[in-house]
Amino acid sequence: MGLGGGQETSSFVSDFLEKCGGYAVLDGGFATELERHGADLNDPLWSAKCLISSPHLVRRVHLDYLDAGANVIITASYQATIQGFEAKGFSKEEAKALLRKSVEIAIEAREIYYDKLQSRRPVLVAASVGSYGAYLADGSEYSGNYGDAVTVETLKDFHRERVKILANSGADLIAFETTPNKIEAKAYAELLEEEGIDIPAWFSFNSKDGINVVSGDSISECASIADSCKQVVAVGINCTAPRFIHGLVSSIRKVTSKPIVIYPNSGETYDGLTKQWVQSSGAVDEEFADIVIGKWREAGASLFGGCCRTTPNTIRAISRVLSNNKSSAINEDAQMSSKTEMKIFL
Ligand code: MET
Ligand SMILES: [Zn+2]
Repeated sequence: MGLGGGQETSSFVSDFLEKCGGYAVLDGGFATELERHGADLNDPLWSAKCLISSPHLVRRVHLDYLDAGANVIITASYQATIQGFEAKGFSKEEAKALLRKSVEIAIEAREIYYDKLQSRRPVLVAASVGSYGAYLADGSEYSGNYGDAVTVETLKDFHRERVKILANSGADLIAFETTPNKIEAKAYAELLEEEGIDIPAWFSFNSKDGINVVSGDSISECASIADSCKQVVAVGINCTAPRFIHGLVSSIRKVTSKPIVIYPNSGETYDGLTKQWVQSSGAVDEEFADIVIGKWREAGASLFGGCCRTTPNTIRAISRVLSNNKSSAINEDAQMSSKTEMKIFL
């Protein structure tokens, strides 16, 4: 879809949200859902490994999220990098083709989904770009600590070619996800500007204290960088425990009027060293969708989904509660069935 036909970047998301009825539903955890389908992602490429070994599974997970009600599906390119594919022995051309393939599969899933339906619910394909730390696969995507040798220039050089390819792949927008620090946000903003990228983007950050992004940089400063970049159409938080979301949305709202995108993880913590998800101490089961419509919407968020360890059930519940809420008060049945389907740790 992109910005063809002279559409202004500034109205891209507001037009989309209007078509969706005011609020949009994103997909849920992608890589962790591939794992639930049996994929072994213990690999530096993580979910991008499936672009090589099992594209049918990538398509399956996209379709599952579309069936669950997603208005935005995010591609399997989170940890797909030219550098990462080259390290596996692929040529540069093959690496670029794999990046394009991540978008092609998502577009194909949307076509399959549309073919099944009478009406065409709005669905955008967001090309995922994970951080430099995600490529390093050493836990720094959750510490944001790249060391002094890594500068904005280093990060721009690292991301440049991938971003250019994804921008010309047919995707509707670029999702810069799990951004752990300020310098990477700055690198993305400069890159979009320098390269004249003409599809919109969202910047999404992760936090482990509800106050700052994971590096300790302030969420306000990070969100302000996103706010100043004209290609950025939404700002938000992903892969962060649900209990931190409300405060972060409030902080973001103070520095930008752009739409806010929220897709927390299940509330468990990822241990980068053991590569395991660990349940947080003192965690309680709660009902995710209630929180979405209650606190987060009031605080100003308008796009909602899930990140790691959330599933199509999470998205089905969010979708049901939001659509009930669009027309009338939340109906009790939806609340009850959401409760039984959700398992989120607060
Ligand atoms: C570590 S966050 C991962 C985000 C990515 N879109 C996924 O769900 O796999
Ligand atoms: Zn995640």
